[in-house]
Amino acid sequence: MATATLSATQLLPLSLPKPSQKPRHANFPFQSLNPSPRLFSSNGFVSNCSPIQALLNSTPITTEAGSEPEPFTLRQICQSHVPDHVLCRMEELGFVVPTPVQRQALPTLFSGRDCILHAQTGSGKTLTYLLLVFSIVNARRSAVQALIVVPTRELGMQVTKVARMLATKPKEDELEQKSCTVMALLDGGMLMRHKSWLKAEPPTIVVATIGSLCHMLEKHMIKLEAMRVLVIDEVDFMFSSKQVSSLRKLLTSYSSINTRQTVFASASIPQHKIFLDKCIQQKWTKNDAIHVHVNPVEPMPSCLHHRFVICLKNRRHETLLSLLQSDAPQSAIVFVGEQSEKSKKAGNAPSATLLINFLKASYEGYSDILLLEEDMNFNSRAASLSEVRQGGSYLLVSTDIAARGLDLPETTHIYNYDLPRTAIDYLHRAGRTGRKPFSDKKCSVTSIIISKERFVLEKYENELMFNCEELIV
Ligand SMILES: Nc1ncnc2c1ncn2[C@@H]1O[C@H](COP(=O)(O)OP(=O)(O)OP(=O)(O)O)[C@@H](O)[C@H]1O
Repeated sequence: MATATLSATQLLPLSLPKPSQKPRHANFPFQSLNPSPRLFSSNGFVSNCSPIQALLNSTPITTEAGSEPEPFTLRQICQSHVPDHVLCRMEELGFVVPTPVQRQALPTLFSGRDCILHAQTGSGKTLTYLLLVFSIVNARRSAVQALIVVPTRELGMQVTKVARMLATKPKEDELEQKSCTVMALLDGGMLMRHKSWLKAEPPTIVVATIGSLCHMLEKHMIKLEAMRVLVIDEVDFMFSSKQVSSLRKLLTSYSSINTRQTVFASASIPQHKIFLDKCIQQKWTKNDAIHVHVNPVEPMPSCLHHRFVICLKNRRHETLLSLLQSDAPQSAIVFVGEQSEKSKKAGNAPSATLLINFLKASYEGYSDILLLEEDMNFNSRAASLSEVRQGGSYLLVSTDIAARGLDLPETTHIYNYDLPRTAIDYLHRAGRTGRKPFSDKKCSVTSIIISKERFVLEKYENELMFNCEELIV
């Protein structure tokens, strides 16, 4: 069976360098295994969209004699694939220079290969797969042609927003040709309204949680026969969730690899070689599926400063308060563990609620301290997030519901009020900061632990290859 991976993970020694020992060839796998994309044409760089693009286009590209120039803007990588109005919107939104995952994966994706996109949190995987989607769908065709499956309603709303922003056409262009429509088919959404929409005119792109999607499939309200691209975001999380059987059904029964291109994305894909083999064996992907692994020796962004504080179990509230007072972060997320069933049954208040009450009473750094947790209804969840997105300054207290995929780029500080359960959970929580791809501004991740938990944190340090500094508060 021919499997391929754009990574050198399996060649690495067991004791991998920690980020402080800067890897000598962080991008080596890409350079060696993925030949430079050759998407240039003699008139290929002409754009009339944005001043920044015009400036970049006018910059002469110096290359060694005889060699082809490396594309250095997203437009150059995408222009023979993605419609011009999408590229213009992309540039208006500030996406001009490709991030490493975009530079590395887009040529492979445009070549039609199924792909496992494996790159750090905040590295720009969403734009990567959306550009593929826009390169494939045809707005004139009235059928669902792209499906993006996400684990939570919150992430779904975020992806839908970016897709809609990219799809928007100037009014005068819309008269000539309509834009792609994007439907958010998410848990807690108004499925009745969606049913009428699907009946009247199917959207081009659907962003869905697996529960809502399967409901629509079972009721024969949505048809996937015309689907040409399927993206499963946060794939490792999806495969470890309760909905795995529905996901398998989607990959094999509701659609076929022969008619679609399949993309799996995540910042963490444990045992990725086995996963890739399984994808091929199970016919979730075609035989030549590829694993694009960006910067495998550094699983977390290098701009993160990891710290920990040891305190007594009954002093966590006060310890967090002292940290907030000394850091005075503009925008921060405090992660708390989910309440156990036992504690719920005993009628205890969730620790997130107790913490919020404490902070509201004793910390004056924020006008709004917001809560996000599973047990809140969807409207309150949406209200918390929209407040966070609007305000320049926020303190969000959340369970792991905010740990996957959520993009709040202004967040500079993460606090683990409770230690995450696994190294992967640590990686995703930490990845809610350091989300500005071209900024190396330091952001911090601070874990509040009791002395017994130090060895757990050490285990995460080894697994994820980072160093944690002890703080004395
Ligand atoms: N080419 C680009 N130039 C500038 N900013 C970008 C570019 N691509 C993406 N971004 C920004 O980077 C941030 C992170 O992108 P995105 O949400 O896609 O990360 P991700 O890789 O999906 O992370 P996660 O694994 O945490 O979900 C977003 O705020 C996005 O707008």
